[in-house]
Amino acid sequence: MELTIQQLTKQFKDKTALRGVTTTIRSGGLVGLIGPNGAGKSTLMKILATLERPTSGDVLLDGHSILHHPRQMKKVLGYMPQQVPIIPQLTAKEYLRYLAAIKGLPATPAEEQISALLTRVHLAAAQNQRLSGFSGGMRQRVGLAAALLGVPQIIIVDEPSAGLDPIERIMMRNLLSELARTRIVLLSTHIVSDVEAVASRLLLLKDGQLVFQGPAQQLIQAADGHVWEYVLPQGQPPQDDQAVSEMRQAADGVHIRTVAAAAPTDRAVTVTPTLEDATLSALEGR
Ligand SMILES: Nc1ncnc2c1ncn2[C@@H]1O[C@H](COP(=O)(O)OP(=O)(O)OP(=O)(O)O)[C@@H](O)[C@H]1O
Repeated sequence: MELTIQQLTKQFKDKTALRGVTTTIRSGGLVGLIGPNGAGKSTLMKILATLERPTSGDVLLDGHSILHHPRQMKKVLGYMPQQVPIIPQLTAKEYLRYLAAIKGLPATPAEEQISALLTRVHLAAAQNQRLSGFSGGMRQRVGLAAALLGVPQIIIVDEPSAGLDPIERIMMRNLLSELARTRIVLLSTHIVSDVEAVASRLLLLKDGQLVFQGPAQQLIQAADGHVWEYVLPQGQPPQDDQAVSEMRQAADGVHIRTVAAAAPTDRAVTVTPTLEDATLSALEGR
């Protein structure tokens, strides 16, 4: 399966949310959509999920426009929005049954799937509790189970780890990366460590534009030689124009890690970039 995104642009009144986004996403390997708040991640995902129409451009699913044939996309899609819409008076199990019925899944396999999914997202023990009593992280997990109902071939999840504790983050990561072996899985996040270990490819959005697409390693290599560390003596403020990725207080002063094309001071030494440094470097254009 292949999603071809062609020159997508989205204009909201006075705000341009996407500017000529062009890429291809294939099954086999999780794709991480990263970028700061407001970069356009949710807008891109909503267009792919056929919930929003682009101002211009197109998206082809195996060669056919999803703008002209949205039902073809809906048939194979599992989408988890940033705000999971819940029905508070239903239990987790009733909610998934209701969604399975809307999706047109036959009752018997649906029941089996619902049980298996509730177990996978660690909600088996809470399956008969009303959603009104669910915590934020539990709502996220029920939203993830809902997106996976019907074993969709294309899975689009918008910030699925928001509000999840470390154990549940790992569960979510492992589950999606396992599914991505044979499906299209697109996961958005503004926390790069969420996708670092599992994404085979990253798409980096900045102000609606794709500024990088490729494996994390390639982004890291591009930042090589641009990440510096130095110690700022106590009481001395850092320069304003620096892209600081880390500040750590120590006995000898403040340890500053910064992204810059040239040494910010003659005391600075280059260090090996992390994915976070590399993302900052690409976003800051350094
Ligand atoms: N319905 C809308 N009307 C007007 N502006 C919108 C609308 N939806 C999104 N925007 C604007 O488009 C830009 C991109 O928003 P979007 O939600 O796609 O970003 P994002 O990368 O998902 O951000 P976040 O990480 O904060 O969720 C933002 O400036 C946002 O304010």
